[in-house]
Amino acid sequence: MASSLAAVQKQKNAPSHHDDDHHHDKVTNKNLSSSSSNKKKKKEEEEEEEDLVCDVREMTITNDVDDDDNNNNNNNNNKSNNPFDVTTRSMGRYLRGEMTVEEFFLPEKDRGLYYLPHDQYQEDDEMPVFDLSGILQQSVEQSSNGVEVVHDAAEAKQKEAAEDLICRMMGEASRTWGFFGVVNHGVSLELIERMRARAQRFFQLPVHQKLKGAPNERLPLAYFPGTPSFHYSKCWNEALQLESNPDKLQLFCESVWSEEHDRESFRAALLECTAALGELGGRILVLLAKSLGLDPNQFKRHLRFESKASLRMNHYPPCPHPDKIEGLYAHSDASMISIVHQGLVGGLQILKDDKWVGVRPNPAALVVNIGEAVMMMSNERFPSVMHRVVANSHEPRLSLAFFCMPGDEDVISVAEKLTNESHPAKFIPFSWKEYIAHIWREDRPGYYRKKKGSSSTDKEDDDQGSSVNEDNNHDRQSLATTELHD
Ligand SMILES: O=C(O)CCC(=O)C(=O)O
Ligand SMILES: [Fe+2]
Repeated sequence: MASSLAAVQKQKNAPSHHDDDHHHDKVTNKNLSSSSSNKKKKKEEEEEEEDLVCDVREMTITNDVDDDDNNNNNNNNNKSNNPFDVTTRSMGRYLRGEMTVEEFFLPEKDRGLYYLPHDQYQEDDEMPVFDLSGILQQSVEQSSNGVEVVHDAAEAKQKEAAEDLICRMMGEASRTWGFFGVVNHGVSLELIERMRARAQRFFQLPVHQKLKGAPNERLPLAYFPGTPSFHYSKCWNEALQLESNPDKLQLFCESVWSEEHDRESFRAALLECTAALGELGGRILVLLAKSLGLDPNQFKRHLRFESKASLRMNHYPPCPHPDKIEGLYAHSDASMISIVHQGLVGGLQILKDDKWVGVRPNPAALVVNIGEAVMMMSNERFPSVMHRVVANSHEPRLSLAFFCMPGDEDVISVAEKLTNESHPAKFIPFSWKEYIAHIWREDRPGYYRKKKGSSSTDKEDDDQGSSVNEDNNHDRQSLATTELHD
């Protein structure tokens, strides 16, 4: 157990892979300005190389993969600090024959109990799943000013009672699990399937074509041929993460597909899907705020789903050694909440009471988890819980993860109502832009945490000139541990 937990502790301080994409954005602005013509030439050469890679790959693992790991300490083949230089990513290097499967292996000390097969569940301790049909009744309409109209008093009462119950249960699940499932959630299953089919079609493209949709300055979230940089993790994953911003989406589609038909079908599915998930996200944020006795809009008012929210499509090809290679490393999400569709293939696991618990796949369900922003706004009543994905050796896995994000300019602060003299605010207010800009900082939430018995934070100490040194990092590591196990 000790060694398995050591691995978990270590990974708690990792940036969320999702945020790391923002990290790419930041660093690239510095790095991209130079040598663009050399790069173009290099890129053309690499494209030819990628074509070759594709053939080799098809003989070995049936689907197109690439991965990243540009901070990789263990593999010194890394040549670039440019996070948009996707050629340094581990899966890509593997496909080019520059890296062996064995080099993806987790160190022996981090295995053992740490590994739980993707299809094992704990019957006596499963994540709670709620049926939302009672609160999304057909007879509830939107009036012209957007206010819900319920037809008769009895129905209204029934709906209110259903909502109260769901609200309490969601609050309880968020406190104890940081996760819950929802069914009859109002997001069309046909739409989810259509989105999955479009994503699958993208992942089946040849490597060089997918790379046309790699991130750049104008499109910081795009195709990541592997997981984000993370020096000790080489995950068996590639991902396409896109913001629900129509202009950026257009740019992505134009880069990848030449046919208008292909662009349009992908674009339409993504916009419809993010709108539907954004709407559901808003409803859930209202329920979560109510469950804490807060103004129903306390969390939802930060939701910018029409511009900032993003959908991450994760692809995990069959993995030859799922016990030795991570599908997706343990992380927490830098979102308000995340909404995940894992499809038919299991693999999502939640850290609960120091144990990994598998989430049973249910294609009709969506999995919701508390992100770091709500964790902090709730003064940690709701934890943002570590989770990971375990790949498997026989079938590919595709998941959709929708991140409900605050706006860049939004100030995130602990809800005042949740504080008093004996329960002071645990975090200082900060802007989301700042949070994302420092996304690589170890233990993000801990950085804004007030120190025990003092009104200052690591951040405030920093601002007064004491740099974030090794010792401070240790402080934050232990705080992170308390965060999750209190
Ligand atoms: O693949 C999954 O089921 C979960 C992915 C995830 O946790 C994420 O993208 O943040
Ligand atoms: Fe996640």
